[in-house]
Amino acid sequence: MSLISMPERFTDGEVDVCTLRRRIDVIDRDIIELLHARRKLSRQVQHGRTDTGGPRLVPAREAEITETYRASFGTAGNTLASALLRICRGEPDA
Ligand SMILES: C=C(O[C@@H]1C=C(C(=O)O)C=C[C@H]1O)C(=O)O
Repeated sequence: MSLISMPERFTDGEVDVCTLRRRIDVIDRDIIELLHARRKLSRQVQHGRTDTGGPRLVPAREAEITETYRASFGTAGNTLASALLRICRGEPDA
């Protein structure tokens, strides 16, 4: 069955899809909130370093973080870490 023809009220065991989607939406909002918190902390570290004459970014630390995500999610984890780090670096379109 294609996604387009899938009925909106199908159930997965006892729970209907609307309930599951509400839970997914809550998790997505939590993830976004955590990302804002992460970006704030990351910028504090970056500004602390540049204020004392250091580099804003530390590639070795970013590689560690990327590896953490890769270990959980494979190549999609690399992509996820890359997007996460772009957001936290405060790059123009992030
Ligand atoms: C926050 C830091 O600064 C930068 C941002 C990072 C991050 O968002 O995780 C990681 C490394 C640095 O490029 C840090 O060094 O920990």
